[in-house]
Amino acid sequence: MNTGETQTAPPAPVCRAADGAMSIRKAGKIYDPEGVHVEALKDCSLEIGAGEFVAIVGPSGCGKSTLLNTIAGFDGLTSGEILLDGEPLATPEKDPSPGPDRVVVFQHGALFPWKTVLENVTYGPVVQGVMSEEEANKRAQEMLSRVGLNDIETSYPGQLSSGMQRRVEIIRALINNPKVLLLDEPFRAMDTVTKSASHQYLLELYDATGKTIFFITHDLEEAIFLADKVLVMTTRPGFIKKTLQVNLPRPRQYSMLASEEFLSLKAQLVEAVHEEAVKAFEAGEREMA
Ligand SMILES: Nc1ncnc2c1ncn2[C@@H]1O[C@H](COP(=O)(O)OP(=O)(O)OP(=O)(O)O)[C@@H](O)[C@H]1O
Repeated sequence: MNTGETQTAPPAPVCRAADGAMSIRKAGKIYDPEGVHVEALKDCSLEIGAGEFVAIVGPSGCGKSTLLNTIAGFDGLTSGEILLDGEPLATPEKDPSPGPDRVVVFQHGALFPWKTVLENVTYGPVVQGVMSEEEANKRAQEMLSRVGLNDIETSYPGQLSSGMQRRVEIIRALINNPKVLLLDEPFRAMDTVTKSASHQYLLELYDATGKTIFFITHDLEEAIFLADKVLVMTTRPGFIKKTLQVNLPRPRQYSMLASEEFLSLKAQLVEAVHEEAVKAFEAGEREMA
């Protein structure tokens, strides 16, 4: 029956990738450059479901990037293991090896400055022989237009704002169809407006691809707004101290920032991170004394 009222379309279901599940079991990492023993991770365990968006927070120096680097294959573990879809990805016996199934976007841009946006995005799949240049161009154009970047294909990175550059990098990562997207504080240095636009584009891409996302941040509101699960790491040596499940529906809306659920999660997160920050500060004071 047509009541004459405006009907709101139900939110689009979020597809989740069928792969990209990770098990991190008692992961340990000791850096020992020239005999300086730094225990960055100790017995760090967590489970990430296929297609889950996980944010990780914790005091500076607690081991967040170390964990990301071991997942990415940039560095090895000294104990424990990391499995990707049940297959060993990192163990103390295994040489670290990056792969196209895990792609990383950092805070500081890593686009080739001498290549256009289109050339940057298509470089990976073309060089790896995964797509022809024509296929890669078509796919890149579709993906760029999804994040409002359809008219900058021939621009160079230096001509783009930081927000646009980060969007291009995320598209460049996703065109490789990875199992896991690893993001190390990608929006850290951005102003509030650019940051909120970047959240919107990332969420749109997540809702469209359902890729597993591992997202490091210091911004607690950002963590809750984006993720399905927020993990709090202890001060070094880092392990997971607390897991907060975020049950806000998707697609996420900015109005949710004022919801009871959001505010309650934020209060819990602030308390957990504050405790660890105080410990990190005190440990620093002891080291200085
Ligand atoms: N290559 C390295 N050699 C020696 N120590 C290292 C190395 N990389 C990191 N560390 C140390 O390991 C600890 C964890 O560093 P990591 O960068 O993982 O922390 P983080 O939580 O990502 O910090 P931040 O939030 O400040 O980026 C720190 O004490 C750091 O100084």
